[in-house]
Amino acid sequence: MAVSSDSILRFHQKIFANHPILELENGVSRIAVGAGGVSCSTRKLRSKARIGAKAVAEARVKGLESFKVNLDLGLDAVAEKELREKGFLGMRKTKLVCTIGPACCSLEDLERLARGGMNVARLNMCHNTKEWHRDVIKKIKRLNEEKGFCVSVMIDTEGSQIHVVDHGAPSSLKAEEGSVWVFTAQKFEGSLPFTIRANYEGFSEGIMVGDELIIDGGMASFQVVERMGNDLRCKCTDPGLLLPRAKLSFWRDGKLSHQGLPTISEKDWADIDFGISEGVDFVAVSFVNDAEPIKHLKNHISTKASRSIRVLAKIESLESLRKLEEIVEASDGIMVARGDLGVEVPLEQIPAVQEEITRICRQLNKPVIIASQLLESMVEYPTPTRAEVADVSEAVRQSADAMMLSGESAIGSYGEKALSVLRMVSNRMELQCHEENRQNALHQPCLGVSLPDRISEEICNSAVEMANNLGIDAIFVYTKHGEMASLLSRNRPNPPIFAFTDDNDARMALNLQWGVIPILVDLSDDMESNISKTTDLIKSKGMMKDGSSVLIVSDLTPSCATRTAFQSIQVKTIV
Ligand SMILES: Nc1ncnc2c1ncn2[C@@H]1O[C@H](COP(=O)(O)OP(=O)(O)O)[C@@H](O)[C@H]1O
Ligand SMILES: C=C(OP(=O)(O)O)C(=O)O
Ligand SMILES: [K+]
Ligand SMILES: [Mg+2]
Repeated sequence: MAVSSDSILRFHQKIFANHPILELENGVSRIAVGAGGVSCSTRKLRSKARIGAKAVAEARVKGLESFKVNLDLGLDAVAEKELREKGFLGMRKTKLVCTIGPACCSLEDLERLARGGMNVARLNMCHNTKEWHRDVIKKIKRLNEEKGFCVSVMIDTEGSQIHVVDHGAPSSLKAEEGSVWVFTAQKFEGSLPFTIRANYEGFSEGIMVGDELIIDGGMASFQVVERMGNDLRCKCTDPGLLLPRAKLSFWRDGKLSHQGLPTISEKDWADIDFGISEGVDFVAVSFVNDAEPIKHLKNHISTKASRSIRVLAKIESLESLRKLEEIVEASDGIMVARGDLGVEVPLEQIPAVQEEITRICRQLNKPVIIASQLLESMVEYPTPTRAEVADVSEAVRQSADAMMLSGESAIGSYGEKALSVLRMVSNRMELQCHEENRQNALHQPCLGVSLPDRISEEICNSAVEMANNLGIDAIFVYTKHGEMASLLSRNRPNPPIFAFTDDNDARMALNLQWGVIPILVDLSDDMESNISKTTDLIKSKGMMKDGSSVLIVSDLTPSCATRTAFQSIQVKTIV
């Protein structure tokens, strides 16, 4: 559904009067959309219900005009708009990551996603050319500069995965039970019937007759019936679809047979150096099995890059679950990559695994992204399934730092709408958690070892407890590298955390942290002047009402020796 500026939207949805589950907001208007078509479970019936039901809501949709650039404050345009419209306590806490692909790569598309709340744009280096990725990165930086957005850029490595590069058809192919196919790494002209080309020369190394070949984690299965040099002849044992870039995994006696491929391949190193030179903010590493590649990459970045780039580890293998704590400790954040994780871990275990990873990240104070298939049906359809909404709600309830769209934004027709579903479901569940005051129940174990670190941590823990107990409107924190902001975020406070920093890298990294609104400002050693300057600015923009209460945490360290003296908590009522 294309929503143009100032158009009238008509929602053909059956409303179950008092049970709105989604609120789509566009500009000033609010449209409550009910649980339409609950009784229609199949996709066909759902779309029929959509067409047949009566129009129940109309709204005037406001476009970009209401966005003002507010570069002098260093607060991004989306946060500013949200603050004006919803007040401090209505600001969204869960961050949103969108995978950029052909369906959303024009400047206008990217602007719509930024306006819709995209905090981080993800580029999956598996796909497309460097030129294409460079162009997208440039567009995002341009939007940030010219339109006052604050969207960070993440590249995601391909890793040494084996996938189909050519299966002879433009879209999907059906493999019938008993049909025999040849898997090869040889290049060939045109297309050969029942022949599938894999991307990696050594794909069949160590594979034996009798091994099982699983496509895309279970879309279809084959058994290896013959080796012909490096090619494999395989018989389909479980029929299903072969997508154009389907992933291949080989299994023997219930275990993966392919091991020993490097986590960061030659191509990945080249992509990472490309990311460094293009000034990305995050590198997400695929198929991390232990802390070693993360440490290696962080070393590489610190010697090669002139600025700080955060390294995220993707948890998507059985092995990574065994080494989870060391991986979380070594990295700057985690992605629960449920797509590939579901290939190695039985599907029924994925929800518990997700919850456990999220818990450990919270304990160790690292941001965590829940990724893959959150709103998968929206790749094709304009409304999510009820089950998808439940999955998204659960990620928010677990207070994950961020949620990610993959195909929904990269190739789907409803990317912007999928983003609005994430936004609205987040708002709703966050409000519920807030009302139940659930955050208070989650006391976290102590992290710090040195006395100054323990002091910072205790200050942040106490600050959040105070803010919640006093019903404070907003927390302001003055932070150099973002550490204090993240320690506050770890406590999942009710009010939003405005993190003032003069370090742009810290600002872009904080974009991934729950409840933190990073703001770039010039800071001085004089804390009182920082506080009055920033509160005056926010007030003068009309974003803070008289009587608003702000809890202020400061941690600027002009000299290490006197560090603790500069840490403080103050409560201010704005007059
Ligand atoms: N940069 C891109 N160019 C073309 N297609 C892309 C790009 N990024 C993502 N896609 C498409 O979107 C789908 C979902 O993205 P993602 O989940 O990142 O990849 P994958 O399915 O390969 O793990 C991909 O399968 C691919 O078809
Ligand atoms: C996010 C994931 O990784 P990719 O899309 O790169 O396969 C995943 O496997 O869920
Ligand atoms: K990837
Ligand atoms: Mg993956």
